[in-house]
Order: sequence, then C-alpha cells, then structure tokens
Amino acid sequence: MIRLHNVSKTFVIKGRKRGPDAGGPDGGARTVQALKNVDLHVPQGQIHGVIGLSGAGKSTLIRCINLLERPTSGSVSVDGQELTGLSRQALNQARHRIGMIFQHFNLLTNRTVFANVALPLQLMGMKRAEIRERVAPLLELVGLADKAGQYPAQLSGGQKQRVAIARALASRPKVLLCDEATSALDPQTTGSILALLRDINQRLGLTILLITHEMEVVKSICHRASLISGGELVEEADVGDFFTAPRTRLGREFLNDFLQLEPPRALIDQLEATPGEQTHPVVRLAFSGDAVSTPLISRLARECGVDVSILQAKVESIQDRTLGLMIAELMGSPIKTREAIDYLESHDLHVEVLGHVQRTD
Ligand SMILES: Nc1ncnc2c1ncn2[C@@H]1O[C@H](COP(=O)(O)OP(=O)(O)OP(=O)(O)O)[C@@H](O)[C@H]1O
Repeated sequence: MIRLHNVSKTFVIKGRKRGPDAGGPDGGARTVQALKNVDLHVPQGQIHGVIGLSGAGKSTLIRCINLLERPTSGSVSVDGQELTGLSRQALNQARHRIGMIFQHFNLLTNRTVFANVALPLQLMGMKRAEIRERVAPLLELVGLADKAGQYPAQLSGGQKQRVAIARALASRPKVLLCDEATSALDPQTTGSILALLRDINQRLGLTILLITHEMEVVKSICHRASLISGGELVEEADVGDFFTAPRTRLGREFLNDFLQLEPPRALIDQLEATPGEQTHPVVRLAFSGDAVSTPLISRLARECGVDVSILQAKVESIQDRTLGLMIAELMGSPIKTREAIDYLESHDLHVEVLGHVQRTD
C-alpha cells in the first residue's frame, strides 16, 4: 500500500554570511541529509511503526509519504500510484487517500468539532447534506457524537486528537499517517487513542504508518517496526522479533530502556570483554513462543551440566506473543557453557553474551 524506493532527502540550509568573508556565492550554505536511500513497504492493512531518536529523520520520512516534503531522489507510491511524478492537481486528488494526524492536533480553533471534521469535505466541494451524512458516523466512530457543537478549546487533549482522527478519515483514506500522535498525551489517554487507532485499522482495514520515539507505542499497536538512525532504516522486523532479537546496538538500547533490564551496576563493573579459563559468561536471553513454557533452564543443568544463576527476569506480552527476558550467569567450564549457549540457540532463544565474570565457585 505504501512503497518507498531509494528515497533520500537533503535539506539545504542557506548561509547568513554576507560580505568578503562569506566563503563563496552561497554565503556558507550547508546541507543536511535527513534521509538516505530509504526502502520501505507497508502492505495493505498493516500498522507499521518507525521509531528513532530525536533528529533521526522520522518527521521527514512521514512527510515524504504525502509529499509535504518532496524527496530529493527516489520514488514514493501509495495505493499503487507513484506520487513523485504527479501534477499539483493530481497530487491533491491522491492526497485524499492519505490522512494524517499530528502531535499537536492542528485543529482550527474558531471552528466547531463538526466544522473541523467537515473541512476537508468542503474543500473537496461536497454538498452540505452529504457532508452531514459523512461527518455524523465519523464522530460516532471516535466517540464524540455529543461534542459536535463544541470548540477545540472546550476539549481535552485526547478528545482533540479524536477530532483530528475523524477529520483525517473524512475523505475515506486508504492510509493514515500518524506523526507522534500520542506524544503530547498522558499515558492513559495515549492508551485510549492507540486503542482507537487499532480499532479503526481492524474495522476499516486502514493501513497505518506511525512515527514515534516510544517503544510502548510500537509494542501496543504495531504489526511491524523499523528503526531509523541518521536518516537510514537500520533494521526492520515483525514486532515480536523487534522486541526479542534487535540486530543493532541502537535497537538493543531502545529495548533495554523500555524493559529496564540491565545487569546490576556492581556486576557491570566486573564484566570482562574476553572469556578466560576462570570466567563465567553473563548472558541476556530473550525467548518467545514455545520456549516461554519450556523448562529450558532446568534442562541446561541436566543436559549440559551448567548451573544458571538468574540475575533478572521479566515476562512481557507483545500483542499475542509472550516474550521472556532474563539476565543470567552460566556457571560451568568454558566448554560446557559454550555447549549451553548452543543448546539455548538451538531452541530458538536469542542469546547475547554481555561479558564474563570471574568464577567464584
Ligand atoms: N526544513 C528543514 N530544513 C533543514 N533541516 C531540516 C529540516 N527539517 C529537518 N531537518 C533536519 O533533518 C534531520 C532530521 O530531522 P527530522 O525532523 O526528520 O527528525 P526527527 O527524527 O523527526 O526528530 P524529532 O523527533 O526531534 O522531531 C535533522 O538533522 C533536522 O535538523
């Protein structure tokens, strides 16, 4: 439904220098490459999250999808239509199939809830009666049927975002873009807006692309997720894998921040990077699916002759999957602990060796 192929975006920031030390005719202009060769495919009906740190390129990416920002190179297509080559008029038509919501809602303060939702339909030239027929069920859908005559200032943040969602859905888009849509909301309101987006995705089969800096958002509603860093998509996976086996250091940092599952400080200070004859490995184990209910730890002791000292453990529900995480010291000879790691990996556990500690046994 959404396809980005080799999309790059470079901003040129004009220099302010004037006069003899301007350093050239551009007065010291510099460029920022906000996106680098981004490839992304979001199939119909999927909720895809793009997560990254501040300045990573999230907003630029989402704004390139409806061409609020025009890519410097590459192609963008939505619902099978390539957008980058369209005339202004054709692009305006194509944008009816792409709704968007924003962190700060972007409602018109001097218009009622009804009039805000009706606005895109008026701009499309729709007749009054038709607009009424379209807006009423949308307000019903977002739970604001009784607020049609109120003004944005009379609404809570969550209610304002509901109005924005209804407005974004007014033109019956195939795609909804969410630009940090819950970042200005408290956790409880965030939960209710995410539940509404999930409901809309299921009921209307709407494809959703959202950008966020919060793993909680990805965990709550996304089917698939990408990590963006320095304008590049550095990893992409189904959400279960995104949370169990991040492939990049940044992915692991996001996960650790979210789970707050780090070895105790005192242990971190003792960790050595290389193993020795007198050390034990400290590992982070991530397991999902059948592995969660299999007594693998007791089997390690029986089948590999390795004792396991559990330092921290946590079980999380990621949509319909259960994810187990554990930090543990594997106690045994170097050969046996290597065998134990192979055994765990052969049972689909993701094993990351955090370091090695001196044996005390
Ligand atoms: N209009 C612009 N002109 C110049 N540089 C820009 C422009 N918009 C974004 N940038 C730069 O592009 C890079 C990516 O910015 P972008 O806003 O896409 O990141 P982000 O991940 O959305 O960050 P945040 O979470 O802080 O909003 C940054 O270095 C930013 O300064």
